[in-house]
Amino acid sequence: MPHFKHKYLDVRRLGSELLLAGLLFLAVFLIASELELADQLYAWTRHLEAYNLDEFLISACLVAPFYLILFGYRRLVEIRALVEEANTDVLTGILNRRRAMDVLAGEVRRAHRYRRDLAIILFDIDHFKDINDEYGHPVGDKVLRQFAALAGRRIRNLDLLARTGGEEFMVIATETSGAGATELAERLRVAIETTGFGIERTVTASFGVSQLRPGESFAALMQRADERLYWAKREGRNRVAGSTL
Ligand SMILES: Nc1nc2c(ncn2[C@@H]2O[C@H](COP(=O)(O)OP(=O)(O)OP(=O)(O)O)[C@@H](O)[C@H]2O)c(=O)[nH]1
Repeated sequence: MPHFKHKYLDVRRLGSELLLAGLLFLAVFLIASELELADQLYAWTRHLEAYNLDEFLISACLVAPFYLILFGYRRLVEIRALVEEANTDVLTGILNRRRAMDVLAGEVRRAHRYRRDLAIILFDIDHFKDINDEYGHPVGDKVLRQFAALAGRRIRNLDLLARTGGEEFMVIATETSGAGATELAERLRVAIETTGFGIERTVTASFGVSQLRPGESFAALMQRADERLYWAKREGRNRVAGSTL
């Protein structure tokens, strides 16, 4: 049987839950039949008519399925909120590293399977420690939030932005070549350099870009972008180490 697994709906799991419910129902049904529970219940309730026991039982039977549906729906909403929370970076509201790695692993598989371009950009705010030291942590946090919002506005809808570390971010650029991602990185670099972040100093960032090679693993793709990012840092920061390097 094909195993259809949606983000929130696992069909195999649902099947096993239904099977369990069915078996439980069968067991209770057989016991109830054997003990003639309906007759016994009827005989018992005849003694208690003054207490509206029939109505009580009928109401309970009517309410139970609706309540179960409501209960299930509320759990589903809660689970969705928890999944969302587990995937989101609290400070900036963009995807966190955990989710970004999941998405990237999936995109790498897809790119290999359909022979599509895939590139990533790793970027890191320059001398961020100095910003924290000079203006304090709350201002540093504000810069990080503004930085994430700025980058988010500059990428395509289909690209994905994540915060992968303290002051390190990543763009997963699907259907994009290394040259295209290098151009995007350069545009981001200029946008950051020319944006005021509400502090005296100019905020800049360094970038490392890599394009997926045939048969390459997700880890190798990340490592190449990381090495290029550190090359950009070593060479003086506020620069892009493109994927042709
Ligand atoms: N305000 C704030 N600071 C953070 C957060 N996460 C990490 N940092 C700070 O980011 C700074 C990173 O410093 P470094 O790794 O030395 O890097 P850098 O100063 O940016 O220097 P280069 O990357 O080499 O240009 C540290 O001071 C961390 O405390 C955060 O969520 N909020």
